[in-house]
Amino acid sequence: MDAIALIAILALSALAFYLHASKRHMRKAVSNLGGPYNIPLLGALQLAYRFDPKNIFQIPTELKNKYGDLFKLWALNRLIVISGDAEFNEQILTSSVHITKHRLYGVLHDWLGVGLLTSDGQKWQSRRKIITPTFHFKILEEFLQIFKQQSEILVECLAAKADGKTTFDVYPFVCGATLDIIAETAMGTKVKAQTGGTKQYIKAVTEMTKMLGWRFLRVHLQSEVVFSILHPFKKLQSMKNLRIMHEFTRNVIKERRKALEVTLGSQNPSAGTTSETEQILGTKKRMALLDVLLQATVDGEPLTDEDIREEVDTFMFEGHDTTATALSCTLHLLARHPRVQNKLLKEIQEVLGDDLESINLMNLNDLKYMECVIKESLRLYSPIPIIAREIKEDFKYKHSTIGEGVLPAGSELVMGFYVMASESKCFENANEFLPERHQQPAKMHNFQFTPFSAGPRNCIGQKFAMYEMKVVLTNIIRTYELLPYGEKIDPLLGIVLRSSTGMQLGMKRRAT
Ligand code: HEM
Repeated sequence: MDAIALIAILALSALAFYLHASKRHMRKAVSNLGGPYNIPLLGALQLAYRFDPKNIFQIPTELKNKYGDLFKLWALNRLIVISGDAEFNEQILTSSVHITKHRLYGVLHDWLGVGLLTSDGQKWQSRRKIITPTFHFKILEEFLQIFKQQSEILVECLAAKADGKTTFDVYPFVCGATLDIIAETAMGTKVKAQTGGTKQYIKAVTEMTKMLGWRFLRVHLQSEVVFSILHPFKKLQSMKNLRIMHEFTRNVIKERRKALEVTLGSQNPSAGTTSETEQILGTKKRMALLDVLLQATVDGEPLTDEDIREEVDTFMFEGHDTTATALSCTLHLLARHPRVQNKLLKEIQEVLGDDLESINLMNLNDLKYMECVIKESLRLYSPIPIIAREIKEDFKYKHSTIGEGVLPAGSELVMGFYVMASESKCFENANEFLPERHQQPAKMHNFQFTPFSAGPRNCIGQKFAMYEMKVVLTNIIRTYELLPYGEKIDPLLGIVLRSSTGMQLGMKRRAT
């Protein structure tokens, strides 16, 4: 027995020594970076396990104050570099080599497959090339009609709460609108999230994003196997939701394929669309993202249904959840800042008058103060608070204070957008909601504030989101006065930013 124990100890020690030694070159490469104390072999595991969805906004700030904008920590034999450094981020984000998403994004694979958000290499490049034209400004112009119609429905839905007394969470209302918008614009399909249709799908999406947000920061639950063993009930629930969501998206694709075949098969497509088909297509001539995917080829081969399904799921998720959070936070902040709200209303009246029909891309571009309001809301409540990459090849950087350095292949990089956007050295009174700060030419590094990320893997839907938010805000602000009711936002990290208190406010119809 003693001999077996001794052999086991020796074997474990040898393994530990091997693992430690195998990372020697990495330790040497990042010796120029500070960071918390790493217990031999364990690293700063105690810290990794302190992170939870709530304190994810405080701990990185504490660490940054202690160790600087760029620091390292080890979790077992994993090297994690955390960056809140604009100069460093610029070099990594603009690189076309270091674009591999971190394994954290793996929790999304069962749902989104390996689509634009999660893929890398050749696959990502060819998908990005196919999809980019579907966000061209000419197409966005056509989407304006849908932004208007859906925001009018949202305004009607909010009427029940707008009695000047009720405190409510605006997020579920806005979320219904953004889901309707992405489904109708990008997929050419009406899901009627705001008016009670497709309830099952919406419930499944809501439960799924909540559950994935919970798993995201629990390192051990990122493995499907461990998650299934430790939380079998949640795994079953998640499988049920996946079935509902995938069935829904497969049906969307099937219907759209059918409709497209009819359109393409008819002699005069613009005149020959049947009213049923037209209903599914949304309008006759719009080339929705889904149409493009259905007709795309890679190396002469059409995309498979599964290829298309992963993009449809990616856009249905990424295209509604982020914007819903951004819009709800903006409304919540406006409710608490009547001065800003009044100034915004004045701008809307001056630029657009009373007629919603007059909205076009040009006059939306003229809503300059609104743009500052949205930016300031994104700064305080960044919908995507962190992003992360895996470093596959040595990454050499030059830094004005740190000097030259290397992030060795095999290391992991986390970029904290949330922490950077609240940096008091760059933003005076950083905790205050001051849209005017975005009117001055920025006195800071361009990469200090990147809510949509930047470089080749930036947000493909950035312009879409800005126009969508402008139309929805215009419609709400000119109909309702927002009132400072309820609790303040208490940020939590889902995959997208959430609040434990919801996004509360009150509303009162404006006198006409
Ligand atoms: C306020 C709203 C939005 C914010 C703040 C936002 C933010 C971001 C950020 C930070 C990324 C980079 C993620 C990473 O590197 O891991 C990203 C990527 C992405 N976003 Fe957005 N997003 C918004 C709206 C949208 C919309 C409306 C769509 C679709 C219509 C969209 C589609 C995507 C996609 C597909 C990617 C992956 C792009 C790629 O890797 O090539 N986003 N977004």
